[in-house]
Amino acid sequence: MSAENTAARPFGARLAEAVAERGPLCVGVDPHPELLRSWGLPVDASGLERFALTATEALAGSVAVLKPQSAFFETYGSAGIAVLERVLATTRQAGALLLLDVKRGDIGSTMAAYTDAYLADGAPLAVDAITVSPYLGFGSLEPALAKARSTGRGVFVLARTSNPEGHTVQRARDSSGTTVAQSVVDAAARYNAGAEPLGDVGVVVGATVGPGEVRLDTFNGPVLAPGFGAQGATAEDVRRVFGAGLRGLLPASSRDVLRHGPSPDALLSAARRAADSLAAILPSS
Ligand SMILES: O=c1ccn([C@@H]2O[C@H](COP(=O)(O)O)[C@@H](O)[C@H]2O)c(=O)[nH]1
Repeated sequence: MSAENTAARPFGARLAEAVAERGPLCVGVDPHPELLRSWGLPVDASGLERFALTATEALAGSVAVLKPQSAFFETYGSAGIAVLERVLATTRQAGALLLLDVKRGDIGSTMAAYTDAYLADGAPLAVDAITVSPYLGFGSLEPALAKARSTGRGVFVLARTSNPEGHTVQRARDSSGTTVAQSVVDAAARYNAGAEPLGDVGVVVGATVGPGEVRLDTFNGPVLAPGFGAQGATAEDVRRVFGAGLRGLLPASSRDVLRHGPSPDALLSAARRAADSLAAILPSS
């Protein structure tokens, strides 16, 4: 499952396998300063390292996907990026897939450089998948989509985000009445056409959004659903928004698991409770 050695197997296939083995819960590693303080750690690079490695060591052997939030590592400059590299190495060894939440998006030529940073074999920050923003135009993501496909990696395109500020842009409609969010999902679906069991191009749709806002019934890629836990969405909400049988659904929770640290056992128990609440309500997961 290592992000260093993925060339032969498509991301969608590796993800489907990981979820079948470990369940759909994706846990985020978000070293918020408040969480560092609540764990009794200093808010500096040494505290970041203790926090991030404790969480990773506790969780990466159990969850299908671990999602470090790049922003909280970048805060500490090169020392923070060095910690992120250790998180990536530790996660690979423990067998979870790595989704780096980094929300990149730029003109095509710069997007190609981001692609080399995160989706190229041998790059220091190579991961299994990244989050990307389509708001410079879906076509500007082409370098990332092409590299992901050729190296067995994935991308998750922001479609309908979990935050309330996303409504105005993402629910805007074009002349045919299609929302921006739906047009992102439809563009991603075209890249996944014919892929089995899942394509490599995922979308991000928050677990906090209204049911039916985005049609996913014919979408055959992974769907990252942040907002489960600290942002208020429950397992019941996940079912209400996505239904019980959506293939490739990855409900994601960060703070609601991490607040149980620093005990590794308590972190693992919190992740298991979250996973059990989903399993009770999404029987096919
Ligand atoms: O629509 C989105 C896209 C990404 N996120 C990210 O997910 C986590 C959520 O953390 P919680 O502590 O579970 O609220 C965070 O890294 C966000 O940047 C999102 O929330 N919504």
